[in-house]
Amino acid sequence: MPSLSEAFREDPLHLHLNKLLDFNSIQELPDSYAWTQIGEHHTTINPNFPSNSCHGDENVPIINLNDPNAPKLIGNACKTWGVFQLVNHGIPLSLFDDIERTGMALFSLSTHQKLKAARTPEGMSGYGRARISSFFPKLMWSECFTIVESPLEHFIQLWPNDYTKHCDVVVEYEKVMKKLAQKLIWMVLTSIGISKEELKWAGPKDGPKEACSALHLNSYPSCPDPDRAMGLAPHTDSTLLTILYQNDVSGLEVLKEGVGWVAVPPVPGGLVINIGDLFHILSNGSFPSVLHRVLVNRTRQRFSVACLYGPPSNVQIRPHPKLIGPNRPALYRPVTWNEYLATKAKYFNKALSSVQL
Ligand SMILES: O=C(O)CCC(=O)C(=O)O
Ligand SMILES: [Fe+2]
Repeated sequence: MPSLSEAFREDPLHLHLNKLLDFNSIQELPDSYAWTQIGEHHTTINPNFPSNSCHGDENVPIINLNDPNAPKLIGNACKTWGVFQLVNHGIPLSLFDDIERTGMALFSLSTHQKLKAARTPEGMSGYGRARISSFFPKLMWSECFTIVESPLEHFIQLWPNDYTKHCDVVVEYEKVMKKLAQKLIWMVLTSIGISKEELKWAGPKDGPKEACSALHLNSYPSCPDPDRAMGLAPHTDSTLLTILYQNDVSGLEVLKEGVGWVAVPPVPGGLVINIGDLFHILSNGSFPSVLHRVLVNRTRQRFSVACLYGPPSNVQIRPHPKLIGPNRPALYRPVTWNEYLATKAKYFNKALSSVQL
């Protein structure tokens, strides 16, 4: 089976990691990180401008997994928002403390040390900027460490004497998140009448074993000029779904059609669940992948972990036959996760329309 980490082989990306900033030593926003000019005003919803958040009363739904109505509420949230926050999911909070401790330990290493685990241009794993960086003229105020399969090779470089405990945390975190992702996917599919027998690769037998996932550990250092900076530029995830843990610092926003950018404030113990492009394809557009971005602030470092969950990398994802009919033709051609990642690396936010029929 082709491995997920091979998706970028054809499309190497040079992110000039040697120019990575030591964010903590910067007193003034360098021009290469300034997304707007001083005093510039933004009255329209341009996703590339930081300062146009919406402060209306529309909120991303918060859903209690123990609520007997949870499957229905989740189905509705996915249809109307493409995102929701999940509480009472049963995952011990100590696991979030553990992964946050590992992430913070990683990002507080010196730049020199972190670069020992730098992502290669063809690779997916390791330390660097977000891969989407190359599609924007300005740099983002964040650092990202991506883990695909095992973190061992990189963690040995970062912590030669102390890597085991950090590896154990990551392995446990990934295992628990995959299980939750599986459960949520079934809840969403059941809400539109698709049963486990109808989607073999995601079924109880194959799913948990073969499904692929990756982790993004993200750090958004405090920023001397947050109104002109961007933590993470607007994008959709190339996943079935993404489970996001965020520390208690705000910054995440999602774009809601007809409303604008809506903040997703941290909820204690809560997880943010995003619909990704592959679920968008599988649902023939019924569950839209959600555009999201991260803003930064002047005083507090924000930390997040995104678990990017997808199907086995060589399974073709296509609009489900139950969601196709005479009045609703298939909107997308079949793609594997590997293929889609390569497409995204080329076309970025136009990737979904590039696989449209
Ligand atoms: O940090 C966040 O809240 C979002 C991270 C994210 O969108 C990603 O890693 O794809
Ligand atoms: Fe994302």
